[in-house]
Amino acid sequence: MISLRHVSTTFAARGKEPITAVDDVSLEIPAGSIQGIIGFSGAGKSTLLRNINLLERPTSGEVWIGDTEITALKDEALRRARHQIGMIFQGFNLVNNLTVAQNVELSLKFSGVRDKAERRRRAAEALETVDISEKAKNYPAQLSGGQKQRVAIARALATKPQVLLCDEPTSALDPFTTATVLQYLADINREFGITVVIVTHEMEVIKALADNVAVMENGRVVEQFPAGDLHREGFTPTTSIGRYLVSDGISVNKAGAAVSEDAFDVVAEGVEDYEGEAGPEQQEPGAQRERSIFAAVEGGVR
Ligand SMILES: Nc1ncnc2c1ncn2[C@@H]1O[C@H](COP(=O)(O)OP(=O)(O)OP(=O)(O)O)[C@@H](O)[C@H]1O
Repeated sequence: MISLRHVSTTFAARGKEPITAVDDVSLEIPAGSIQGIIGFSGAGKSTLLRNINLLERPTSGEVWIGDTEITALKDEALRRARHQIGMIFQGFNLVNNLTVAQNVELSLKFSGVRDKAERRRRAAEALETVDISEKAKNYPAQLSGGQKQRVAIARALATKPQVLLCDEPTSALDPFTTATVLQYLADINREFGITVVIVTHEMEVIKALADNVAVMENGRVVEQFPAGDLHREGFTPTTSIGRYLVSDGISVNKAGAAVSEDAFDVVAEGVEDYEGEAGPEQQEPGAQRERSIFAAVEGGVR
């Protein structure tokens, strides 16, 4: 069980009001389940996900994994606990000058596996899980996006985590490759009992994979429902954002007649709220990426 208790995360912004990216979120994620987190850009999804492994330490509130309060741990205890949490990203975050096998071995090295032969064996096993062993000696630049994401999954799995955090894992992939990657995530969840938390803006991804859904808006979880409801005829989310996300999504009226008011209002609100705010990439691209790679290979935060 992952338990988020009154988690808030505020970012200081120079010369501007601080941004509350996550606002008093409480969420219970059953062990072994797949939790989807969905919402518009800027809703706070990534920040909430990064709160779970303290890649972004919450300003307040508690994060529990099983019986351990992660937010109360420090130093070595925190590093050990964080090795139980794997993470994959939209941009894969592989280390470009290492081979596929070395990328996976590196995360094992950071997690404390001292014996080189054991690192090799476990890396090979993890690559086998996602059927990418034949690329072990290749470099990331020689792989397709789907293959890179499979390597990233292998890297996350190699340390045998209890939890796998997925930040928009398929947003950079075409629909066919997306289906393949989602199938691997479903298999991993079933075979190893790993709890999967997946952030996305695509309801299709949630529909295909998740057990439960949390909808975020303005840093808050505004509604939750079992993902199975999405397959029920006549199911209607309670919030306008939820309804928009389960609707057919974007509709562009090329004839110039009225666009769906509801959809327009929700989008307009979103634009108004987030316009002008620099996203993390815009603020410190190098540092942000470096921290993500570090989190992926090391499972730790400096
Ligand atoms: N490191 C940071 N410093 C300052 N502000 C940040 C930082 N990270 C996120 N934010 C701000 O917090 C808010 C939530 O961002 P977050 O990335 O969590 O949203 P999101 O729902 O994941 O969006 P997206 O789908 O675009 O990734 C945004 O307003 C964003 O600009």
